[in-house]
Amino acid sequence: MSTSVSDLASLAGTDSIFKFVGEGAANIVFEIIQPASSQNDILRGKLLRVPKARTHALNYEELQCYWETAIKPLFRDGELVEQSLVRIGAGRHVLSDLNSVLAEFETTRRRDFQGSRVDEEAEYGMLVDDMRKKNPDDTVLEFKPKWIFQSPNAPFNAKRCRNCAKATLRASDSRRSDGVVNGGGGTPPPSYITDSPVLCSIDVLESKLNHRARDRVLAIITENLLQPADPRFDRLKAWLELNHLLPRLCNLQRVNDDVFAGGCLEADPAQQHPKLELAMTLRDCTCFVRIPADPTEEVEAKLADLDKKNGAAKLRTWQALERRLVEEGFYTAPKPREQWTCRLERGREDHEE
Ligand SMILES: O=P(O)(O)O[C@@H]1[C@@H](OP(=O)(O)O)[C@H](OP(=O)(O)O)[C@H](O)[C@H](OP(=O)(O)O)[C@H]1OP(=O)(O)O
Ligand SMILES: Nc1ncnc2c1ncn2[C@@H]1O[C@H](COP(=O)(O)OP(=O)(O)OP(=O)(O)O)[C@@H](O)[C@H]1O
Repeated sequence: MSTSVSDLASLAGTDSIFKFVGEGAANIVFEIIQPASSQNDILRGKLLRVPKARTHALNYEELQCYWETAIKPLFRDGELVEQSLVRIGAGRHVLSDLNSVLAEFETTRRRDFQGSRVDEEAEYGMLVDDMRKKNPDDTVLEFKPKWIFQSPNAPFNAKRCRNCAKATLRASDSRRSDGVVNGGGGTPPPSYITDSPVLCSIDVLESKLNHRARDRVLAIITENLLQPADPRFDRLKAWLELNHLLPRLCNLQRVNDDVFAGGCLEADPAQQHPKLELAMTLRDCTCFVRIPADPTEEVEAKLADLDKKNGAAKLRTWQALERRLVEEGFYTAPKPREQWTCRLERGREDHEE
């Protein structure tokens, strides 16, 4: 692990302000806005990422060590959002300030994240490259290139990739709980996700060569916000066609699972499974794509959130989910009310290119 660790204790007594940027299940990201009079260079172009309290995630020292030794060597320079540890615990004032910021806009947070707080016992945070817009006219996209390579546990006659199968399962569960709450009738709640388009792995995999697959990926990652007439649309299209990052990630997701041992379903919970942990880490990252407003500047794409998975704590959950996908037929059986069909189910109809 890198030896010199910076310290946010220097922010004490300055008029620095923390601004909420985003959150996931295990981490929260803030911008530190420093007064012009006391700018700290280590924070330039960086955001502060901190752990949430009471998650099953590993501590930041372990995450950073893993990222440096197991993840970084798998990628080329510039393909990852850089991250470094920063000491944050001293005096605890930073952490309690962050929690005050969260408390201020509790109701606007994602419903299942409300009430979660920054871990006030944390000793370290991370400084990560700020992947937001550099200029107001830049466009930044964020998506999770999950399971680009099919699950090794999917049956040979699967009609859905892991992403489409999982989305179908979620929709089915949501419908079932809607049935319990509303007696099966009424307007679906806003969280009801049936029929929402899914980033289908097969489309991602084929978006380099196949224009229809590419168009579907574009529609999803831009959330239909970029129109084909927009010059940024073409630049993104060219990136999808030419990038090496997603194919590299796909290959890493493929080669790092215990494929020959039968994926997570065959893993013994009494043993350690470093390869499976690596594969699951690579399957749950975020891709940021920044399209600069200036057409002479290149599209920049980087992967973030490559945190080591806690296999010991999560293996049974992974297995339970995979078992449901297989045994309840989410990979294989068409569900009548789903509008969204996986590329596997539709077949390779658009292989004409
Ligand atoms: O199980 P999945 O495929 O739903 O992935 C989980 C993610 O759900 P998603 O489908 O991306 O919305 C989930 O994302 P959200 O919190 O739902 O945004 C987490 O990334 C979770 O990882 P961890 O528990 O924080 O280590 C992810 O769990 P892992 O399976 O990667 O451990
Ligand atoms: N480097 C970055 N630049 C800009 N925004 C970021 C950056 N890192 C994270 N974010 C924002 O913060 C959100 C949460 O961050 P992060 O992915 O680290 O949380 P997480 O708990 O690891 O998520 P997950 O539940 O998906 O594992 C992201 O979805 C994104 O909107």
